[in-house]
Amino acid sequence: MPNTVREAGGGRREAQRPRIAVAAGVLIRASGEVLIAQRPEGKIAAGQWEFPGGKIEPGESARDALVRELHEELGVTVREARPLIKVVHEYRERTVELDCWIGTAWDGEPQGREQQAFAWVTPERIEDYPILAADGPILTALRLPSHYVFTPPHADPDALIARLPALPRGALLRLRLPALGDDDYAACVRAMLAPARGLGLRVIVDRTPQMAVSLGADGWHATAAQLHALDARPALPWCFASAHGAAELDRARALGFDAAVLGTVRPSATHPGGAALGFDAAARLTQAANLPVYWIGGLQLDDLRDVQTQYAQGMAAIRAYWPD
Ligand SMILES: Nc1nc2c([nH]c(=O)n2[C@@H]2O[C@H](COP(=O)(O)OP(=O)(O)OP(=O)(O)O)[C@@H](O)[C@H]2O)c(=O)[nH]1
Ligand SMILES: [Mg+2]
Repeated sequence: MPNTVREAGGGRREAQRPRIAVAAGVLIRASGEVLIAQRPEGKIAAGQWEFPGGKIEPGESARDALVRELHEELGVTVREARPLIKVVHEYRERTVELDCWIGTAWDGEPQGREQQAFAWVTPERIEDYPILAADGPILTALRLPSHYVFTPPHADPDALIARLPALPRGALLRLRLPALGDDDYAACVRAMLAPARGLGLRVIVDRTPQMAVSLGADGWHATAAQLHALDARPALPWCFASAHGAAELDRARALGFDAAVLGTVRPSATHPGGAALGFDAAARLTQAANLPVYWIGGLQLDDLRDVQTQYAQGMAAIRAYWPD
């Protein structure tokens, strides 16, 4: 069915746009390449690239729609999949709600059953293909790891360097170290960059974006207060922000931050007895955020699977990554 609406007087009110619920699947190979497909002639946005999938039928779950669509479009049967991210995007003619999953195991070799072209590409190279405008947060999610490691507040920098090999490969590493003066903090960042990068870790700096830029860090982490005070996203490869609720998640997205860290999900040793969001509220906020969201607060490594089932990007923590 064509997704067009009749328009009165040139403007298109949001209420007039049809909302389309879509399940999209990112099949990922062990090598890290993902499958993208070109939309065939005759469909809306023909010629553009996308993750295979299609409209969720009334009464159908997103996962069932995903399995059905990938079978119809590619001839594969998805066996293992987990939620990745939900994205709402307003095109001129329609509002699309993408329920995006990542598929890690499937039966059959993908074939273009609708005569569509497809390609296996690394997430870093997807922009070589004109991909649908709604998919930006999906690409960010695919380029980010599941683990965001925060340093303990009073850690000794040399001791931290010695323990880097025990961290999950590819993790983000936020250097907090609030007890250090700026010069000592900068020295610690400089000492950390090469060993961390050698292990595939990305070094994320606190304090100011200027400091992160001048130290050549991989990114900057904003506190919620800094987030409110900013008027533009700093020019760094990665920008993250702490968020406690919907207003801060909205702000992070509006500024073009890559991801937010939402908490406190459970009471933790850092915030004992503090008001915790709980999993249900954290899940609601995450699924409406339109950007990748890490959860923080009282989480252990074996919570990761449950956290990701709620569409979180992954977890952030101190103690879970630096056991005594
Ligand atoms: N599958 C898929 N759809 C996407 C992505 N991003 C995005 O904006 N969309 C939009 O979501 C909608 C998906 O609808 P579709 O045309 O694929 O639906 P379908 O497979 O059921 O097709 P049909 O209704 O022609 O049989 C389109 O409006 C498309 O532009 C994406 O990455 N994958
Ligand atoms: Mg489709």
